[in-house]
Amino acid sequence: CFFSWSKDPFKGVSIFFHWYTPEACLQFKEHFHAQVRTACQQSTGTVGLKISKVVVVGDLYVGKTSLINRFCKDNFDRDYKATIGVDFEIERFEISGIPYNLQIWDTAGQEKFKCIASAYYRGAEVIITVFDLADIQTLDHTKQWLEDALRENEPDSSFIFLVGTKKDLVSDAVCERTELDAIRFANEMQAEYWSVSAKTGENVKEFFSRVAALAFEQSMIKELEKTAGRMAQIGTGSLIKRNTQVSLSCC
Ligand SMILES: Nc1nc2c(ncn2[C@@H]2O[C@H](COP(=O)(O)OP(=O)(O)OP(=O)(O)O)[C@@H](O)[C@H]2O)c(=O)[nH]1
Ligand SMILES: [Mg+2]
Repeated sequence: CFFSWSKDPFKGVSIFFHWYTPEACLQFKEHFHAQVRTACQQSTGTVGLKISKVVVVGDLYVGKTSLINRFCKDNFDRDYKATIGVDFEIERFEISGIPYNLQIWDTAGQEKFKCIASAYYRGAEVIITVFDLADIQTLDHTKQWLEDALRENEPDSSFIFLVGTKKDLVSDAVCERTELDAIRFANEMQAEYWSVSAKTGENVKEFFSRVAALAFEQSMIKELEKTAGRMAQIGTGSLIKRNTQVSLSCC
């Protein structure tokens, strides 16, 4: 296990993973929704496996596969091997005793594979649009990638992230300048923005922890909405215990 969510011993609630920048952030809250925390505590061991689909899109060579490999396998390959069509990885988590998987779909950026890859966009709870911080043209193309992915999904059904990769290749000054443009794009795309490096690993775990937290919470809320009876019971605030940790660990 490589990370866990810390708890606030005074309030007895878990701390939500933080955003990268407040200028392009999907949610500012510090904690899981109270109903989700309570549901986690009550249903430990009784809830089935939850899976969220994550789709990663963007131009060829921007570093989609490298980003996923850094997170899922903790490795980095300097040599470029183009993704053919699609590939996927499953990353397992356990959140307060509830098994939770991210199914991460890595798509090809090459034009000739686009129609194969786009067949896998459907049902994405999370869409990650990737560009290369050292190649500003790739940022211009992110809106088109997002549009293509959204076309295959229900409106407002996916969290959207905009990720600038290869942070190690640019100076801090260039990174800051590019981030200004990227944040503007992110706001227009209703996306949360992150800068990362698959080579050094900078911000990669933090980014995927954030993705997992938001996707897990959304999937729990959807389930709670479906089961109105259970919802009524969960709605009673007295069921929230003090000092109970909601932890996320990756196995
Ligand atoms: N320096 C540096 N190089 C990177 C980083 N991420 C990826 N690369 C390199 O960029 C090249 C392309 O990376 P990939 O991850 O294969 O790119 P991709 O977006 O999956 O490309 P397609 O599969 O063709 O769509 C490879 O040579 C990687 O080693 C990074 O964070 N820093
Ligand atoms: Mg690839």
